[in-house]
Amino acid sequence: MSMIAAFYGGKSILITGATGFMGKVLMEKLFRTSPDLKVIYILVRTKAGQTTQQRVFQILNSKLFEKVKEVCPNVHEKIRAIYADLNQNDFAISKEDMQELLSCTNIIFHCAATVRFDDPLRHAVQLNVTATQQLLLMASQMPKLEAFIHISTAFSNCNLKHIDEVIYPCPVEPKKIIDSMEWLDDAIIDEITPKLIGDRPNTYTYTKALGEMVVQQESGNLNIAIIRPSIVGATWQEPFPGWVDNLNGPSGLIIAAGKGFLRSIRATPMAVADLIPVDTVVNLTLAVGWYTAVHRPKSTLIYHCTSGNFNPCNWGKMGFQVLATFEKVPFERAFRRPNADFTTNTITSQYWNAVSHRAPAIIYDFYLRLTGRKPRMTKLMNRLLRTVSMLEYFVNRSWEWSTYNTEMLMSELSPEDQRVFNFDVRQLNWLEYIENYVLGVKKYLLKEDMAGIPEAKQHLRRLRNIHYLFNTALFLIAWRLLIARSQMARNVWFFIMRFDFFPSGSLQPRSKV
Ligand SMILES: CCCCCCCCCCCCCCCCCCCC(=O)SCCNC(=O)CCNC(=O)[C@H](O)C(C)(C)COP(=O)(O)OP(=O)(O)OC[C@H]1O[C@@H](n2cnc3c(N)ncnc32)[C@H](O)[C@@H]1OP(=O)(O)O
Ligand SMILES: NC(=O)C1=CN([C@@H]2O[C@H](COP(=O)(O)OP(=O)(O)OC[C@H]3O[C@@H](n4cnc5c(N)ncnc54)[C@H](OP(=O)(O)O)[C@@H]3O)[C@@H](O)[C@H]2O)C=CC1
Repeated sequence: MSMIAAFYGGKSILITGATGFMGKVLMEKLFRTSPDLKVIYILVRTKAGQTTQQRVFQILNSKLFEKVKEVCPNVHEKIRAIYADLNQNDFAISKEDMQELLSCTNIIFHCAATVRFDDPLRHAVQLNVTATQQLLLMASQMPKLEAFIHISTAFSNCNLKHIDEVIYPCPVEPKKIIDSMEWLDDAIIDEITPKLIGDRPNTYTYTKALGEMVVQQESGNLNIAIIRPSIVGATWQEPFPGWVDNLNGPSGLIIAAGKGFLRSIRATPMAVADLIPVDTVVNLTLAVGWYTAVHRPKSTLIYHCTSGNFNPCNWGKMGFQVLATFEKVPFERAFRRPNADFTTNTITSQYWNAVSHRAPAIIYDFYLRLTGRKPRMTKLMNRLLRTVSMLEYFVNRSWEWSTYNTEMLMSELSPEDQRVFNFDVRQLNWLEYIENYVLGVKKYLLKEDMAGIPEAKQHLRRLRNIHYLFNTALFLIAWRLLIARSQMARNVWFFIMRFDFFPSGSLQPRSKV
């Protein structure tokens, strides 16, 4: 019997960010391995015209939860969606709901965050710092609370090269930042943002670092642990391989590459691609929840959930395998044939952006205009290249994360728990994982049918022929122009022609074409 699964039996668990990528996988695993848990409270806001109940209904009826329904048929009764907006005071939770949460909660998993790189500082602080502070205040009023697990990111200190499992202070205290957000106007905040974030690349990593400081400062008597995952990717094994439901991290780029929009990127092939499957993160999170509640470590432990030092993969290998998978299972209706050129040179990268990205978009828009349709490719390409430029920071550097606490925890688990809550990425086969990831993107994100593969392959063959035709025509035009202007080119041309088409000595080059 798994000790961790047994631990969650009968417990009331509060999850923030349960509608997000990681939150859904966390809920799924909890219900599947501990179907006798008492209740999972989730803080959910309304979104896109859907009520909280409708959102929960949609999640529970998704493919991700198919196995759960077999082991826990009354899952609908065990999930309690509480309306909450983490941007509001007291999260806009009703008095009755708040009372229930305060008196019943045993474990908190705080996953909610804004993960956008370009969020204005005010918004990122509100969600990643202030909301964490408020949740800790709530937690301090929960008499039955056994553990508070905060999800951060391995990149919260990405300004450092070697990162230990400790909290590094930011120059300006989080409390001062929170206070200043209340009285500074947006224009001033925008102006001081680059100075505040310093050598971090975006407001996301900066506010996640501030969030960790808040956790440390406000921990009081709480049993707290922090998890720092690196780049979270599709599921490795559970509940099935390749599940993914958003564009963050590599997923969006895999689509852009598979559809032939993105064919080259400024990336360092040998840099470590520190990807970590979402089910691995969830397994570690649940193990940490158990360990923190049962063993009550004296200080706040930080766990790095990374792959680089256990089983490194690099971007070059990843790009190669992604491309190889497109050969077997191409995406439908590609704009161009997929390609994955990695260059570390900024000028080369700009050249390819012009030639391989912007020019085809302009030509396609011209074609759309000619055929009476609205041009859209240039706009789409500009957005894509903006996205890529924001991700470039992470694909041109390698980091070293120490993993003492994660390894210590692994050794504390029984063989059964090591199996059920496996977070040992040394067992991960990257080639297989990446192939399943690409397949998952095709099935669960693009919702493409496997039956369409022959047609997709046929489409790629057509694109290849168009590509050859286009290049030949371009070459001939360029050559014709050159011959008209240069005697040397003419001599070379006739020299070749003489060898290729005429018996030796039968034709003399003409002096004019
Ligand atoms: C030659 C290519 C070979 C490719 C094969 C190999 C793959 C290599 C992959 C390399 C990936 C590197 C990833 C590094 C990530 C580091 C993560 C750090 C870890 C964390 O803790 S952060 C959590 C992850 N967070 C993110 O990833 C958020 C990133 N996204 C954003 O911040 C915003 O979406 C962004 C990029 C600022 C864009 O914002 P905006 O322009 O306002 O618009 P939208 O968000 O509405 O999206 C616009 C448009 O772009 C599409 N989109 C969104 N995100 C991505 C993405 N990650 N990749 C590609 N495309 C994306 C979105 O669908 C929209 O498309 P439309 O068609 O609707 O216009
Ligand atoms: N994805 C990754 O690559 C990595 C993620 N992480 C961390 O993991 C955690 C989970 O990330 P992930 O699941 O990928 O992120 P998602 O963006 O998928 O999910 C974010 C969650 O936060 C919720 N949320 C955001 N704003 C509010 C709000 N105002 N009120 C209530 N809920 C809100 C979202 O709700 P809604 O559905 O309503 O928008 C959603 O449930 C985050 O802390 C992130 O920093 C760390 C490393 C890498």
